[in-house]
Amino acid sequence: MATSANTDNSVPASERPPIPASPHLPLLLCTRRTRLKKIGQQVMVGDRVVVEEPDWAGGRGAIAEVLPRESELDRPAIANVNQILLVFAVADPPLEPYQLSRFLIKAESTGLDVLLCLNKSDLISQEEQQQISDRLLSWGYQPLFISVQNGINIDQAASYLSNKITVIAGPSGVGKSSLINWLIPDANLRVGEVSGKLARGRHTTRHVELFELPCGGLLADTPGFNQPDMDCSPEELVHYFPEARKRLAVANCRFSDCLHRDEPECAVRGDWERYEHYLEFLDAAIALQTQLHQQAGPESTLKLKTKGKGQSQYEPKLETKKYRRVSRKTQLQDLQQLYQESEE
Ligand SMILES: Nc1nc2c(ncn2[C@@H]2O[C@H](COP(=O)(O)OP(=O)(O)OP(=O)(O)O)[C@@H](O)[C@H]2O)c(=O)[nH]1
Ligand SMILES: [Zn+2]
Repeated sequence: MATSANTDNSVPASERPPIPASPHLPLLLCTRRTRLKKIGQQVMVGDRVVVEEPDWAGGRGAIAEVLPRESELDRPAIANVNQILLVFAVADPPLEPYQLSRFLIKAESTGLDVLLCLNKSDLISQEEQQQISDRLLSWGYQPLFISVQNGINIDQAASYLSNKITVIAGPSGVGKSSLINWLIPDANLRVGEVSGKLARGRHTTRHVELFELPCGGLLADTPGFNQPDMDCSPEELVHYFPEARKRLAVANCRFSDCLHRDEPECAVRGDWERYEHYLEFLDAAIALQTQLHQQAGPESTLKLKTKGKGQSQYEPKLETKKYRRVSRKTQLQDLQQLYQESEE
């Protein structure tokens, strides 16, 4: 995690331990200054923070300030992410268009840049790659064909990630772990980890982990992202399809609240491959909305949360009991556990 450290001027320069050369600063186990707690300032994985009086030798520090976030992902809870890297395989497991579409829409709904790597390209011919490429171009994506096993285009994939914070996602078995191991041969370069216990809070994300890339940048492996659910509102869905965005950039629907199904003079409806996917996801989004309206009231377990860029998303309401402020004793136990883990 990027950490900026203030120099402790109360100690003479000669007695201060040297600040290790960047980028591989050692980990510091940090507490949050009381002032931050009072104003309810949370610290997320990926946050850039000011650490006061770092004790490099003892590996301790206190976070005095959280710098403004460029972005904030909910699931996984990571700040300052720049992009989502979707990894799929062209074969074994086979590339399922509907599943890919689902992941793409979930990724688009974050408002971040979306990269698409298609792994196991060693298993199909150049002609087959071209067919897939043409098809995905019509969806608005330019995939990078890679083979972790044969080292094809991995350097190019790595170059996309340098000096950025990237979240990697994709279905099981496509080669995400293989890719991460290739990109980060030294597993000790792991830079940020939050255990399940400490990561409790607003969501069910069990584990958030940031790896430091040798080329600069951080990579988050995110089991939490790997079963995307359609939790956007019906009105927003269309904006997560590049093909539809393209159409809406040059024409308007007759009705401003058009859901692009059977309304007259709709600019979106038409002969594009994923329009069928759009209709299916729209049904799911409408069903969810209806369910929420029926449950509306104090018993509802979901609420619509507005995020940046005019987007919104359903999320579980905080269960007051479960998420009640933890006691000092529990906090101390959690800290001790984190400390043990960071030493392991
Ligand atoms: N043919 C081929 N096989 C690959 C390639 N990359 C990975 N594999 C194989 O694909 C299988 C799954 O790879 P993993 O890296 O475990 O996939 P994953 O996406 O991390 O899977 P989960 O941990 O289930 O999410 C392994 O048997 C790898 O050896 C590749 O480029 N070509
Ligand atoms: Zn329309």
